[in-house]
Amino acid sequence: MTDDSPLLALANVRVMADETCILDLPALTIADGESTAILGANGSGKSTLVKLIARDLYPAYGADVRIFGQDSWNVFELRTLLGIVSTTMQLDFDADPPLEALDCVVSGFFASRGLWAHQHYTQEMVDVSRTALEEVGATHLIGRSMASLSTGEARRVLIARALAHRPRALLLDEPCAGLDPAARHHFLDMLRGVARGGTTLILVTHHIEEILPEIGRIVMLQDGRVLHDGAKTDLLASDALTALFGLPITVSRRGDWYDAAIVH
Ligand SMILES: Nc1ncnc2c1ncn2[C@@H]1O[C@H](COP(=O)(O)OP(=O)(O)OP(=O)(O)O)[C@@H](O)[C@H]1O
Repeated sequence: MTDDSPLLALANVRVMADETCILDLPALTIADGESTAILGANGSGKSTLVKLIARDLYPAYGADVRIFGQDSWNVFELRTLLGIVSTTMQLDFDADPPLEALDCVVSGFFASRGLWAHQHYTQEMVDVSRTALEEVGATHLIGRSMASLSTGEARRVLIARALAHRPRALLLDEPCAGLDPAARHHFLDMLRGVARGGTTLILVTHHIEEILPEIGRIVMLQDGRVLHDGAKTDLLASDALTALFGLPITVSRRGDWYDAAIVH
């Protein structure tokens, strides 16, 4: 691995499901430090891309998938390079047996869902986990079970779990799903702090208004393919969004934030 390796480099990626190609990416590269939003309608292939990167599914033969220059890594190596947080993952932490919030973060050091008798955690792991919870404004949740937390609170804990390993980048799949407007506002503010702290963000979403000012690049997915890839200032515009979502969309800008509305 060299320091100038891209965060993500995909080549000849094809993901098949029931003999249909659901993701077809001949080439996609995201540089280190290049915070990017992956934007697409329902069914465009966003979650498939996240699963591919998380190694929850594999591409057809001949593909090359590299994270910071490495094409083969295990979960322990991966989490120091790229922290991944998705809604599907959050559901695992709500399930039985109950899991306390700080234990949830510490258990990330073992890549397990909770702490077990054979896992010997250190005071340093606990301290690092507390610091990560502090960074996302979630120390007050220590002592609570994950299942008792609201969607936004649980998501903060999972981001702390990913950040505890000081990953160079975070991949967030629909991080604001299920959050009310105030929770979303606070959550996006927290993410801005993470980005400003030097962590590159890859934000997977279908909401234009969640695209943080720190994100400069947009990759638009449609039917499993890249429709457009370019600068935010060029692509968060009526033409590109109308083509992406298949109905007339107008875009307005408030400072460094964007909003989209359907033209009735
Ligand atoms: N195991 C599977 N078998 C058949 N089709 C699948 C399978 N997994 C995904 N697909 C299809 O692949 C396409 C892309 O799905 P994906 O979940 O990646 O979309 P998405 O962009 O994340 O959508 P959403 O915004 O609704 O979460 C969809 O048409 C979906 O039905």
